[in-house]
Amino acid sequence: MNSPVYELRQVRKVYSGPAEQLTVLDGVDFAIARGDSLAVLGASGSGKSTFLHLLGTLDTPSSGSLLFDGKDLAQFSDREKAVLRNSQLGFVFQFHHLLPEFTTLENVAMPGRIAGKSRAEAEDLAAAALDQVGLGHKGRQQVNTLSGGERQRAAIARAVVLSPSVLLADEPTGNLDERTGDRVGDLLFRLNDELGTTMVVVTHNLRLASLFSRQYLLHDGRLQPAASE
Ligand SMILES: Nc1ncnc2c1ncn2[C@@H]1O[C@H](COP(=O)(O)OP(=O)(O)OP(=O)(O)O)[C@@H](O)[C@H]1O
Repeated sequence: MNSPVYELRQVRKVYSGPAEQLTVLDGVDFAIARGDSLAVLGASGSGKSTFLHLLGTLDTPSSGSLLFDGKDLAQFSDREKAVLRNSQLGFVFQFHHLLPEFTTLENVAMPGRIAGKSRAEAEDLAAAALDQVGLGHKGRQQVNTLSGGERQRAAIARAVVLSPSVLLADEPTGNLDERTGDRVGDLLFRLNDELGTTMVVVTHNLRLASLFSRQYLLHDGRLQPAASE
C-alpha cells in the first residue's frame, strides 16, 4: 500500500440531540492510500456525509484521531485547515454550490483567485479544467443556464482546477440521468487513473461505485467491505 493520505484511528462521531445522542461513527479504523479510489455506500442516514465532512476537515471527530499525511488534524488551526482544503482537497457536493450570478468560467476560476492567482492565470486553469469535463464551449455562459449534468461537471471542474491531491465527492451523480451519470463517473475514473487523484466518493449509485478500486459500506457506525468486493 502507498503511504496513507488519511488514517482514522478509533474515530467516533456522536451528535447530541435535545433528548438523546446519536452515534454515527463508532470507532472507525481505516486508511486511505495515495491514489486510492474508494466508494462509500450505505443507507440514508448511515453517516456517509458525516464521514466525508470529517475527511474534508469541515467537521471534527468526537473522539479518536484523524491523520492527514501522518499529521493529526486535531493539531491544525482553522487557518491551517483552510490552507489544506484550498491547496490539497477538492470537493464536489450534491447541490454543487455554484454561484448563479457568475459565468461558468468565473465559477471555475474562483479557487485560483482565492489562492491568489492573477485573473488571467486563474481563468487559463479554469478553461483547461472545463475542457477536461467537456464544457470548454460553455465558459462564457451564466452558470444558471446550464443543464443539471453540465452544472455537475462544472462543479467537478471547479473541484479539480488546482489539481488537488484528494477529491471528496458526495453523490456526484445524484439527480442526473443514467447517461449523464455515466459520463460523470467516467470523468472521475479518469482523474484517478490518469492523474492519480485520491478519490473518496459517497454514492447510492452502484454503477458509479463499481468504477472505483474499493467499495465500502457504512453500517452501524462501522465501515466494512461491501459485498461485491
Ligand atoms: N449537525 C448534526 N446534528 C445532529 N445530527 C446530525 C447532524 N448532521 C447529521 N446528523 C444526523 O446524523 C446521521 C447521519 O447523517 P449523514 O448526513 O452523515 O447521513 P448520510 O449517510 O450521508 O445520509 P443520506 O444518504 O441521506 O445523505 C443522520 O441521522 C443525521 O440526521
